[in-house]
Amino acid sequence: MDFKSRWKELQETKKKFLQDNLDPRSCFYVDSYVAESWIRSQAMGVSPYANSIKERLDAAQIVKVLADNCQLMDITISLFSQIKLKELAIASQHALYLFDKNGIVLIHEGDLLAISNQGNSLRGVVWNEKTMGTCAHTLSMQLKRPIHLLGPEHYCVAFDRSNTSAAPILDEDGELLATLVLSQHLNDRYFEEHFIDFSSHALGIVTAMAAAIETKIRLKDSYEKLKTVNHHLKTAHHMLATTLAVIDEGIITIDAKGDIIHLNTEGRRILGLDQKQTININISKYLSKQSRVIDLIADGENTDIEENFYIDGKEQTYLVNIRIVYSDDLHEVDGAVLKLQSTEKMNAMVTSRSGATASFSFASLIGESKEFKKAIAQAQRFANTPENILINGESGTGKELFAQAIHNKYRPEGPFIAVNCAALPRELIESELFGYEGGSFTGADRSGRPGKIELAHGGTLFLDEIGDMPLELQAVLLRVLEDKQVMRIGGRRNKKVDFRLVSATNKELYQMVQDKLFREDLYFRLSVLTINLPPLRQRGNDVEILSEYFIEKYCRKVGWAVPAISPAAWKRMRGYNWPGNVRQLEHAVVYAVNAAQNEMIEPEDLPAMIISCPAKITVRGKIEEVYTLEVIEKLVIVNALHKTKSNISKTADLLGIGKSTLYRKIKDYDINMEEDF
Ligand SMILES: Nc1ncnc2c1ncn2[C@@H]1O[C@H](COP(=O)(O)OP(=O)(O)OP(=O)(O)O)[C@@H](O)[C@H]1O
Repeated sequence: MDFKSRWKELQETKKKFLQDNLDPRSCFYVDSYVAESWIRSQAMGVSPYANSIKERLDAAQIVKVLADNCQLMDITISLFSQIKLKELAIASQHALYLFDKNGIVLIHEGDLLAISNQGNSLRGVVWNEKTMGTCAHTLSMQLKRPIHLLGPEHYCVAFDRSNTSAAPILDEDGELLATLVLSQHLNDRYFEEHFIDFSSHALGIVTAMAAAIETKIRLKDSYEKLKTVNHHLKTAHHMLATTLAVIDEGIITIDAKGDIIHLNTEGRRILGLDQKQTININISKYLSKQSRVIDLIADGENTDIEENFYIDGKEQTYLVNIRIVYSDDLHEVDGAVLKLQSTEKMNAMVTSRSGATASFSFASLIGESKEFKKAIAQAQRFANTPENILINGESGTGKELFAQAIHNKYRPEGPFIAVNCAALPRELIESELFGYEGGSFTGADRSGRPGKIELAHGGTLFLDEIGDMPLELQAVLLRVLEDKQVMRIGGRRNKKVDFRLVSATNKELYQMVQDKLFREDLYFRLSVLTINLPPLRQRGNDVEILSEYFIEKYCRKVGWAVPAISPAAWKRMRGYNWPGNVRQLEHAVVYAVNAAQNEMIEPEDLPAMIISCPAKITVRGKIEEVYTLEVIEKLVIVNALHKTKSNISKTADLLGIGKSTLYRKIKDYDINMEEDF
């Protein structure tokens, strides 16, 4: 059947459908999807004789729809202009439409004479099956495929002389975005004289255009996604670089051969590279020939080791955390990330965290007596030199305080490391002082441990009760002092150390030398500068000055009013010989403040030891007949031990001496705990 005959058949059928209720589905010429759309249009009450569309979005809705579809419209317009489609369409009496997914007119070029909108632009008009019945684009929207409608196939008779081709524009997931329409309205002259079927061309053009628009939208979407990914990547990279820059540990990334790939700011500083210098260096340049770093990386195991780095001729030790980077299939080592932490910095941090800091300065040492002032002046002079200092003095005279004051005058920035040689069992002094290498003895940390000598690097090492250092260790200490190097137990490498040694003793060290209990060479090394701290009983009025100072300090701490000391109590205190010196005095006044509980400290508020000395001492242990000072001291200790049922802490508190001093005295006086009590 020719084109014109088909047109006539269709027109006839639609007339019968509209006027005689003929079921169009039974008609051979009408496609079923067109017939069903006619029936729907009729059921929705669409007038088949309408020639304008009343439904239109308001201004705000139009703005929104245009904004939602701006990318689609931009692409469509630019494609139209590229192939001059607009001009072609108008020249061949076609109109071009772009509808959004709901049938809202977004773009129209050329007039479709069949309908008017009272001279207004059609943009924003709602043109769907509900408003205008069956149209090519309404079917194309429903079926998501290109559709061509020949004149009478449109529901409204106004389109009976229109040929319309529509193609959907779908997104990646096949969802409808828009419909593109090319429509030709044939006027009478054309219709009668030049009735040619352009439909297949128009449908081809509109389908190709829709496909081109789809491709462009997808490309643009992919580009936007790529841009976002790129932006995220850039942001992540920037954030990572900033994070690495603020880390105050060196982070160095190397490949499997050891070539440096990346360094953070601290890493550059450690290796002496300026911030802009390009890195084309192998890490081995900074390591010794014996270094195990590259081998360990090749082994592919994460490890932590201590390693010496040689930078500009200087040796620096770092704790290196090696973290292996594997290839994607995990079969090969691609490289490693090294984290470098300065051992000096770590040691300083550990000591400051462990509370081993020197808080006393010369200004905070209390005392006005001539003897005490002489000791202070001497210590201040000595402090200014790097020489070893030996402090002699009875227990509790302030030897450690002097050591702290010396440290704070000479090397306040460095660590202050104190070791009490009497408080540690013999076997432990060695590892405590010299440290040990990983795995050097059972129970040792895997990564080893620095000794107190190493930790004192850059500061002061205070060896209290040096007289109690075992002879064999005295030899090792002497070597460290001579060579200024230390080797850990089980280690193979010497480490340079620079510290000032302050040692202290309450023993007659020189006598010990003569008794072959202390090495003479070490003694001479330690005692280049010796300070003798006077015992409290030789410090005259300092008993009063210190008492007032300690009472005030204690009352301030607990928030009590400061009590006075009665003349009778003063008399007792001055008469007492203070074997535990300043420490004992401090404990005694704290006891008295608590016992007095009012404004005046009376003799009975003082610890029994002070008021009953020496006449009231109860003798319980084995004692000699002659009352020498030592005997009295032994008596006091035995008595106190008895009182506390041999509780060492309580006894030490009661006597106002340190636990280590108490142990020493028990040993010195040969007090047999089991026999005596
Ligand atoms: N001149 C002083 N000024 C202020 N307080 C002091 C003074 N001398 C000693 N003390 C106090 O006495 C206590 C003991 O001092 P320190 O530990 O320095 O004595 P020591 O001689 O090292 O004792 P030991 O030999 O028993 O270790 C300190 O805690 C401090 O409170």
